[in-house]
Amino acid sequence: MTRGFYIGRFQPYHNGHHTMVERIADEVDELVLGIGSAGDSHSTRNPFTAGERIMMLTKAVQEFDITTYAVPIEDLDRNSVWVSHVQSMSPDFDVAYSNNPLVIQLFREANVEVRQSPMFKREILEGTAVRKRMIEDENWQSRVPDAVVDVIDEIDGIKRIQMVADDDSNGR
Ligand SMILES: Nc1ncnc2c1ncn2[C@@H]1O[C@H](COP(=O)(O)OP(=O)(O)OP(=O)(O)O)[C@@H](O)[C@H]1O
Ligand SMILES: NC(=O)c1ccc[n+]([C@@H]2O[C@H](COP(=O)(O)O)[C@@H](O)[C@H]2O)c1
Repeated sequence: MTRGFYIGRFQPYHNGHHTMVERIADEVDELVLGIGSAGDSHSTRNPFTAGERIMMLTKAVQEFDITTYAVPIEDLDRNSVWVSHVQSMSPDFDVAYSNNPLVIQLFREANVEVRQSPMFKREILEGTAVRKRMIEDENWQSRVPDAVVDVIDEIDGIKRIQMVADDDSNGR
């Protein structure tokens, strides 16, 4: 039995993440989805709460034949103990998946196996670009799984991101 761990901010969970989970599902029996920066919400860079992101992921990955666990992980001021913090919040895992250089370095220093993947259509499948489209009322729906469109509709997410983007103090 192999269990993987894949962390992201998932603001929102998009088709690049979804393709990555589909590929990971071929390699492991179970997957922990770490919701990074879990305490952040209501800003342009992090508009959605951990709970809202749990809904997006949980509904979207239902189409894959794999057991998943969504685990919120709050940020820490201390990178040196971040891997221990992750491990204290997550079911045990054998391998971490990430394309984020800092995350890769921290896991490797802690002797956790890390696997990287190619970026899928990165020119369109990037959280920042999807959020920009939401703010500017351009088509974003085709860049995320249908289940994510439904969740963003349910939580009135477009109104949220447009309101926080309007206020410069939330512009991080
Ligand atoms: N198109 C993609 N293909 C493969 N992996 C991706 C893709 N987009 C993001 N990832 C990876 O998924 C993980 C989580 O990414 P994250 O939630 O930060 O998304 P992002 O698209 O990079 O968002 P943002 O632009 O908001 O930083 C990271 O390891 C990131 O490199
Ligand atoms: N010190 C820390 O709290 C620390 C260190 C490395 C990564 N992280 C988090 O892990 C997540 C990594 O996800 P991304 O690859 O989407 O950036 C982010 O939420 C990031 O804030 C936190």
